[in-house]
Order: sequence, then C-alpha cells, then structure tokens
Amino acid sequence: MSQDLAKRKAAEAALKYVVQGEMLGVGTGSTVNHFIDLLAERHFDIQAAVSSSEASTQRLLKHGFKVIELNSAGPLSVYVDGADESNYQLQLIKGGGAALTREKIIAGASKTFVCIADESKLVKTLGKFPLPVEVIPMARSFVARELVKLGGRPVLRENVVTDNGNPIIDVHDLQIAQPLALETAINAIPGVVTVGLFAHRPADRLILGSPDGVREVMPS
Ligand SMILES: O=C(CO)[C@H](O)[C@H](O)COP(=O)(O)O
Repeated sequence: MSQDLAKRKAAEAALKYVVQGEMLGVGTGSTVNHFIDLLAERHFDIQAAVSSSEASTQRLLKHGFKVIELNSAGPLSVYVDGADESNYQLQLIKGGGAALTREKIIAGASKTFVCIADESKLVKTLGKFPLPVEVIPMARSFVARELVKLGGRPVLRENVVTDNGNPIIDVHDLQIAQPLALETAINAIPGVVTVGLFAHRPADRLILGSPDGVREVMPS
C-alpha cells in the first residue's frame, strides 16, 4: 500500500511537465495508471495522447482523452513512463509490463522523457530486476542460447504475448556494469525485437516517490 502511495506521489509530481494543449506521450504500468487518473481528476487539457500499450490506451479513452498513433503525431515534447529499475545515470530496465518495444519507440521520439517510480527502483547497478527481451517467436530458443553466452539466465515469461504478438524472455542473474555495451550486444542478436535496457536513450528526469514525498534525480 505504501509503495502504491509512493507511485501516486511520483505520478502527481510529473504533472508539472505536462503542457496543456499539446500532445503527450504516455507509458504503461501501475505508476502510469496513477498518472492517467490524475490527468483526468485535475482536468488536464491535452490535445491527444500517444500511448505505449493497449492497456494505457483503454484507460486514456475511458477518461475521455483522445489517443492517436505516433505516426500521426510527429515528435513529442514530453513522454511520461515508469521503470522497473533506474541507475544514477537514469539508464533504465523497463518491460515488466511487457510494453518495452512501444515504450522505447515513444521515448526515442520524445524530447523529454520523464520517468516516474517509487524510491525502491533506484539502484547502483542495474540487473537485479530480470531484463526483459521481446523476441520474434521462431527465434526464441536461439536468442535464449545467445543470452546465456552473455552471462544471463533466460526464462520465458509464461502466458504473456506482447501487443506486437511476441513472447518475452526475462534474463536473470545479470550485473549490468556496462549498460551501453550490453544493450548494443543484445540488440545485435538476430530475432531480438527490443531489449528493455534503456541505456542509449535514458530518462531525462527521474521522479522518485516515497510515502513521505518526492524527489527528482538528475543524471550524474
Ligand atoms: O516498463 C514498464 C511496462 O512495460 C513499466 O513502466 C514498469 O514495469 C514499471 O511498472 P510499475 O509502474 O507498475 O511499477
């Protein structure tokens, strides 16, 4: 419960980055759900949202927001999304909610990526949270073997298919000392759609909530 309150506080603090009348990139997850609800509760007037998942799209539509495709939106000024882990450089692990591919695309298309999370997500070294990798179905076993060569322990996420129709492999037991190099290496495996390591495109702001309040972390 207190973790949920922390998420809501982070989400609330991100409202100051929303530009009324503009388009807004919206991510996925329980922290973002608070953010979407708060946009509605506080009557924010956004032109339209570009959403990273069917789940967020449904929530936005339920609140009466317009949702458009990224192809129709052009560059976005602000993208708000959660994370499973962040280091002090604001490099992230994402994809716990299986939306990593669309999240990485929208983050890439946005000028400012505001990450919202509870305090427990900030870590010195990424990797305690299993690293999600979305793969083309026929490449699943091959990619898993390549991930073992990189030092990980791949586990297929049971009963999960992404919005793009693909399975997810969660890679356990990684100590990600060099996020940029690992993201490049995993991206180079044929059959990988997206790795949930956001090192080449880290967040620009990290808002961390705790039951006592919020703090904003700048990349160190
Ligand atoms: O990457 C994500 C979805 O793919 C989420 O942002 C991440 O899993 C954090 O979720 P939550 O806000 O529920 O802790």
